[in-house]
Amino acid sequence: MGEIKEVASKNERRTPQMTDEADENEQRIGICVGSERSNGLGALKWAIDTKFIPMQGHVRLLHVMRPAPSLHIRMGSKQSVDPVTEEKVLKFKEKRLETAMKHFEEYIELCKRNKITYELCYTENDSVRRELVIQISTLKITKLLLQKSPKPFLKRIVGSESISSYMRKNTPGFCSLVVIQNGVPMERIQSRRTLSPDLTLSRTSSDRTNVMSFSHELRPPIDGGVSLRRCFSRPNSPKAFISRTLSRGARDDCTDLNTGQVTSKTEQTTSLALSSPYLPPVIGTVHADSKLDAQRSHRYPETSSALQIDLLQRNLNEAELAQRRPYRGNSGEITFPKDEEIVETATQKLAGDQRQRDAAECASSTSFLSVCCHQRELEELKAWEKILRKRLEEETNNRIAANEELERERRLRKIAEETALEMSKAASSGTRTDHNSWWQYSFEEIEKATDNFNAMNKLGQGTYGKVYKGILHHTTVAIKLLAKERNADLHEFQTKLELLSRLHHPHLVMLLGACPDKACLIYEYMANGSLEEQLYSQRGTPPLPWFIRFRIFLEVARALLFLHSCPQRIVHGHLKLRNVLLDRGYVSKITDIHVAELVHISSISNATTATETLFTPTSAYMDPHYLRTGIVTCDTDVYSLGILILQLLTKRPPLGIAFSVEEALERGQLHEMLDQSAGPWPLDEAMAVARLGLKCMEPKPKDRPTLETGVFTVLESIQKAAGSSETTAH
Ligand SMILES: Nc1ncnc2c1ncn2[C@@H]1O[C@H](COP(=O)(O)OP(=O)(O)OP(=O)(O)O)[C@@H](O)[C@H]1O
Repeated sequence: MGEIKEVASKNERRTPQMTDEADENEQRIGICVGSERSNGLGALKWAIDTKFIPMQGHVRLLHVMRPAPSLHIRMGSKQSVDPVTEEKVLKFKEKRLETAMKHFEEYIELCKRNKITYELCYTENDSVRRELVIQISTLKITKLLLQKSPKPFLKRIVGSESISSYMRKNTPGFCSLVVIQNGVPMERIQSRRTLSPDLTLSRTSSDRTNVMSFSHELRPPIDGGVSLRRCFSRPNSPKAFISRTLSRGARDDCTDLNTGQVTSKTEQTTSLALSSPYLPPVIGTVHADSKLDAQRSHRYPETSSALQIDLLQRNLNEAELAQRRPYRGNSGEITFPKDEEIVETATQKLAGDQRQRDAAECASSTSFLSVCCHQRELEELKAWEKILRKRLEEETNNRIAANEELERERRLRKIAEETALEMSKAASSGTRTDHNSWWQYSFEEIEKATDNFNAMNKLGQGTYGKVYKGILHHTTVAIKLLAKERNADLHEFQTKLELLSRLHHPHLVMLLGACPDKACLIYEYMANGSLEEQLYSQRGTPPLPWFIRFRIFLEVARALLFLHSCPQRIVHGHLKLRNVLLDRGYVSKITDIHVAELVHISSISNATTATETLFTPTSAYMDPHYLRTGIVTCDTDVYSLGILILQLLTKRPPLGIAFSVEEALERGQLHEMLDQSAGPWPLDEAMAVARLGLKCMEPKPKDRPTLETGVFTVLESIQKAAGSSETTAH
């Protein structure tokens, strides 16, 4: 330890501060300590062996490490993120120091053995070679020993410049460079010119450097007694940096971390830069005792992209090299750049760098803005996505609803098709006869149509059978089920059906079809029943007005005319109030022609004879001529029409009606006999009709008016007159 103390006593006089005040002629030897332990040890051994370093001499061991990798913020600017505590920073620093110290261990041992004092200079810089040049200037090294190591394979392939060749070119003129290879000096480059060490090469803003200077001590560093000085310099602006480096140099940026004391006389700005590829940079100003620097020392924007920083650094290297190159003046002589020129060039260059940095920051800001824009776009996209999802949902619901509707329609269509098929089957089951005039139905179909002859569907009962309401082919029909005894001769029945089915007239109830086997006749349905029901209000309907009755006179006469005009000269023979039916619009139609059609027209005397078995006239309506002769003629229908007319006028039974009306007319008291429920009759027309009716009822057919000219024409004229009366009445 005594030896150490002795060394220390000498070394105490050789603190870095003291070196500045030392004699300029003093030789200051520096040895480059490479990243490999042995890389530089050979140079130290050679220097000791050859007394290049004199006994009890002093040597500066220079070791440059690359700084910890940093993360460059690629978006946003001037972001302050500080998740790393100071404690972590200190730990990190200690670890790095430990690593650095290990490099020096063998060198220290060697120095100690040979009683050589030493000074450990540990710095960090991305560019080792550049930092070496800076250190030469800073520490005013006059002799630098550099051990040339075999070039790594990759570097040989790539052909990159070695540190030794770089140092050959860039070592300041006041420093002699000794390159040691294989334990012997390969070459020795003498100092070429003298430059102010402060101005040879200065640390620039682009240098990401950490400088730690260890002065040699009495105690070895492993004892923890090393006075550690470290500086992390961050210039605030190019100009500020230049002025600082020019006036004070890097030595001003030192502080004693062991004691926390600032060893610099003037200012100390210590920044720790700890960064990792996965962490944002942490830049914390530890100490600043100068007001000026306190103002200057703000967070240094580390916002440039890595690429831009690299570019800056390369450009700056070139600029700095250019500063130190001699140039040829106008007169042709070679001159070295003056300090002012160098400063000016550096200032300009750094100003340019600042512009580039600003541009980089701007780009970063743009990136930040771009990120903001992207965020906005993202939000908009999310909003759109929300809207689109909602629309999609709505459309899906609509589609589901549409599908359900479609399915419902499909079901309905299927039902309709099935119904249509059934109808078609039903229609095809009713077959037309050879003459294609009427539809023949099975009894099952008739049963089904009438709900098995349900009493609810019964419309009435006549002389020859019951009438039911039924539905065939979706059409309401009236089905007359004849009495069986009347159905003896089927063939004759069918023949007559054929005849009836061909009778089509607006005032004849249409025969639609039949079931001959069961003697069923199918007629069109007459909604308002018979005239008798209407006249006596048997259905609860209001009484028929007089003008409808006038119309019915004409309609019935017209239907009789049609029948009488047929080639077969059909006589109804059974005309009465119950055989005249009214449809929904109170249009009258004659029915029950089956009796009449059974009457064959005699070709001999234009007379109609009735078969007794089939023709059973109602006595009250019966033509006296028929009763007397048994011969049915068209006059028989005229007689019946006469009774029907008088009945509709007076609402009286047929028996004795002719006498009553005749008497009333003679007394001029017809109005007393008229049905008052029919409204205010046009008396003249009513009397004319009454007279016509009486004429139709003449006992002798020859006294009766002809249907066409004597009845129909008169009725027509009366109808017209009554029409005007009807208008007046309403
Ligand atoms: N096509 C039809 N539409 C509506 N109802 C009818 C139809 N045919 C007959 N009817 C009703 O059935 C009843 C009986 O009629 P049907 O023809 O069998 O006997 P009628 O004519 O009244 O008496 P008769 O058989 O003695 O002439 C009628 O009074 C009428 O109310």
